Amino acid sequence: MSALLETAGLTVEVGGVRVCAGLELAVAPGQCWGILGRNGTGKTTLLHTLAGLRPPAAGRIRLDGRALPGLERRTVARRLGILLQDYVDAFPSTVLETALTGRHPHLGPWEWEGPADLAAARAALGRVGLGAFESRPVQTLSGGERRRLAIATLLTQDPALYLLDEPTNHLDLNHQVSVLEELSRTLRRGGRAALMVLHDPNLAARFCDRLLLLHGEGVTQAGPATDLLTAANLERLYRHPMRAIPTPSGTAWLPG
Ligand SMILES: Nc1ncnc2c1ncn2[C@@H]1O[C@H](COP(=O)(O)OP(=O)(O)OP(=O)(O)O)[C@@H](O)[C@H]1O
Repeated sequence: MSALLETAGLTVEVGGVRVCAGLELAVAPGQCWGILGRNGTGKTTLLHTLAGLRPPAAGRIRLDGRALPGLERRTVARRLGILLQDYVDAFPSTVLETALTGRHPHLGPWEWEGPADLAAARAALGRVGLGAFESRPVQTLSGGERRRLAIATLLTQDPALYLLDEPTNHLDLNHQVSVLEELSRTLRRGGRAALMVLHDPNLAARFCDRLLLLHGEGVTQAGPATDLLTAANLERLYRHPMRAIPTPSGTAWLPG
């Protein structure tokens, strides 16, 4: 199956930090990629580059086989959605109005949201446990509720490619798992893929079938999660000893 997103010879740099060098990545429908690395190795910068929000230092990015820089942003937004690390709400709006903004790439220039858009937004809010919150002003939400609203907005957008910057930020354990399960269910509906920045190798082991490890200074490893999730790789990645604990559902990783 052809890739949704491909990079060829991709080099990304920011403020003197080399994030990756000559990266060759092919993200196929159905795949869930985890991006792991220490603070400051450039995970957010890489995600923004893959979304076309900043230019790479070198190399090419193709979305649906077409060069990303040449595509109209509306076309990109119909196929690619990004969950940013943090949100600042400049204008007062309700939870439902915020979720509905996910439909904007799918509407014509003078078109208003219709019943199908409303239904999509309400369904997405229900999927993240915010079904009863639709009239609430966003400014009154807790950090975890705001995070789930951002994820509901992305589910409402319903892109083919999900770029997720620390989707579990602000979420309690229950919601970390339930939100990642919702995203996995979405990927299983077909034609969709995700790349998500995570700080927990256990969540990566549970939800990602592919990993991209950013070791710093442009050094990366990419491949099947089962191959890359080893104590040696994680210790190199985090510069910290790791303990592998066998459990009935697989290996659990603890800092040593
Ligand atoms: N505009 C900028 N100017 C200079 N340096 C920058 C700029 N933006 C980011 N950086 C630096 O580039 C590096 C990569 O930043 P980035 O936010 O991509 O890292 P990250 O891996 O996502 O980090 P974290 O895990 O802490 O979220 C950091 O050292 C950061 O301080």
